[in-house]
Amino acid sequence: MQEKGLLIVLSGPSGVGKGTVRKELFSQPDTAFEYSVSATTRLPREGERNGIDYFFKTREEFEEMIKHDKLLEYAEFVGNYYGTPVDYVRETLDSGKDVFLEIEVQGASQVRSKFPEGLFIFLAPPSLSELENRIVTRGTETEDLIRSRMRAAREEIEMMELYDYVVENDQVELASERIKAIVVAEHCRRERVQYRYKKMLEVD
Ligand SMILES: Nc1ncnc2c1ncn2[C@@H]1O[C@H](COP(=O)(O)OP(=O)(O)OP(=O)(O)O)[C@@H](O)[C@H]1O
Ligand SMILES: Nc1nc2c(ncn2[C@@H]2O[C@H](COP(=O)(O)O)[C@@H](O)[C@H]2O)c(=O)[nH]1
Repeated sequence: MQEKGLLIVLSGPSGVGKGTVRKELFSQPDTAFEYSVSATTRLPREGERNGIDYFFKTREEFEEMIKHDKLLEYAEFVGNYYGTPVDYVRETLDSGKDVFLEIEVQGASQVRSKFPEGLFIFLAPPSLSELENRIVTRGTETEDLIRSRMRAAREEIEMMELYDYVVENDQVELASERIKAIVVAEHCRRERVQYRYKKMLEVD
């Protein structure tokens, strides 16, 4: 039987650098995860493409997806819906490939209850002032939205203890290397456990 892939969830406050670190990870030739593109009702930012950065939906379309159980998880974050299309995740895991989700913390805790065997990594900022600096420098949010995202960040950071690992994003390349090392270690650990059980079953 085909071994299932590993579900890797990267979460953390808005502006910490999840997208930047994910792009760094995926730019490397030895990265073998599949990225799950989320659906959202937020408007595209300059340069964002439908189906690549997000599936951009109207509220009505998104609510239809909720109604028809098309989402593994979803959350309302600072006035917009965000969610993970479930079919892609299940089909890709079933084919034996690892899937990478980049989502906020409410969604990550929903995934935890459905996939407790997933690998949950919290990306943390070096400090709150650096977090604010990153959101401001990105230049995509109004002052009001920056305040809302910073308010949400305080609550999100309190949730970090629920994760398997916390990775500080002080430097993008270092954070990406740390995540890669965690995934490799986790594969080794899980395969060894499965191997032990297979051996035990062979003996019995
Ligand atoms: N290690 C880092 N040092 C300095 N700046 C960084 C670092 N990582 C990311 N940034 C910058 O911080 C800003 C926010 O990064 P990014 O958009 O990747 O965050 P995010 O967590 O994906 O945000 P959101 O959750 O809102 O989508 C960007 O301008 C990015 O270039
Ligand atoms: N619960 C989910 N959160 C998601 C998903 N896709 C992205 N996100 C997170 O939303 C915030 C805001 O994103 P932005 O692109 O508007 O800055 C950020 O923390 C994303 O990681 C998802 O499918 N589910």
